[in-house]
Amino acid sequence: MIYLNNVSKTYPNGTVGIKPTSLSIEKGEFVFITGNSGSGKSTLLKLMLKEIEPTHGKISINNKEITKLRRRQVPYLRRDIGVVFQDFRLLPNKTVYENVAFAMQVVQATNKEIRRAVPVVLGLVGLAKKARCYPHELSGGEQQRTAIARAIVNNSPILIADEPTGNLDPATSWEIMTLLQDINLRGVTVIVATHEREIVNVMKKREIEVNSGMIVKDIYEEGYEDEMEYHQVPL
Ligand SMILES: Nc1ncnc2c1ncn2[C@@H]1O[C@H](COP(=O)(O)OP(=O)(O)OP(=O)(O)O)[C@@H](O)[C@H]1O
Repeated sequence: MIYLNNVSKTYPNGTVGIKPTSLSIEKGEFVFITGNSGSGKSTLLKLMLKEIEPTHGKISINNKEITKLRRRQVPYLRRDIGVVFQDFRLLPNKTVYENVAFAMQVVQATNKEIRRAVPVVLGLVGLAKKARCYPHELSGGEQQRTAIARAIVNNSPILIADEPTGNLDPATSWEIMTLLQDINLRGVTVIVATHEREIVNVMKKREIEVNSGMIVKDIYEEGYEDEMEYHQVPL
């Protein structure tokens, strides 16, 4: 479902974000991306979202080679991938309902489709009673639930979360991770970049650890450790 083939990224100022890396993530997986600050986690996610272009290599998402997509085709990629950020990024002047509805308006859903889908997804994230609230009237966890609702309302097959619990207390972080796990159980491929070592250890999902722009560890649920040679393509 997500394939990186010998992908590297050097930023214009010469900083190496990712060294040549190959990686595959299959449909329905739940994957943690871990690593120290500056190791390259966000670079990896931004490459998958086509926010930045690789210096070398090919990336395909859902059978489309995104490195070949033109800028004006990027909105189609956005339909395949919902995104959640550490700082929620909700629209402050819109209610919970309107924030989620807006994501559907952007992809030209009809009013009927919006009226049907938004309450369902708000129920799924446990926010049915907060639909009329504005973001400033919500707790951090509720704001992140709203952001997750917005990310999944268009039925994207992939959900990418960059430090989704970075601004939340430990109990709320667990609630959010549990929600992401529920969404994964509904068939969505979920990729989460995180620093939360305890959560990663307890949830026992596939973990891809990045260090200095290289994948240094790739451990699957069953404890199977992939061959490092496969991922570290020599320069
Ligand atoms: N726009 C940019 N221009 C130049 N260098 C960058 C840019 N963005 C990131 N980098 C560098 O690329 C490397 C990887 O950064 P990246 O943001 O991917 O790390 P990270 O693992 O997500 O870190 P954090 O956990 O702190 O968010 C770092 O050395 C960083 O300084």
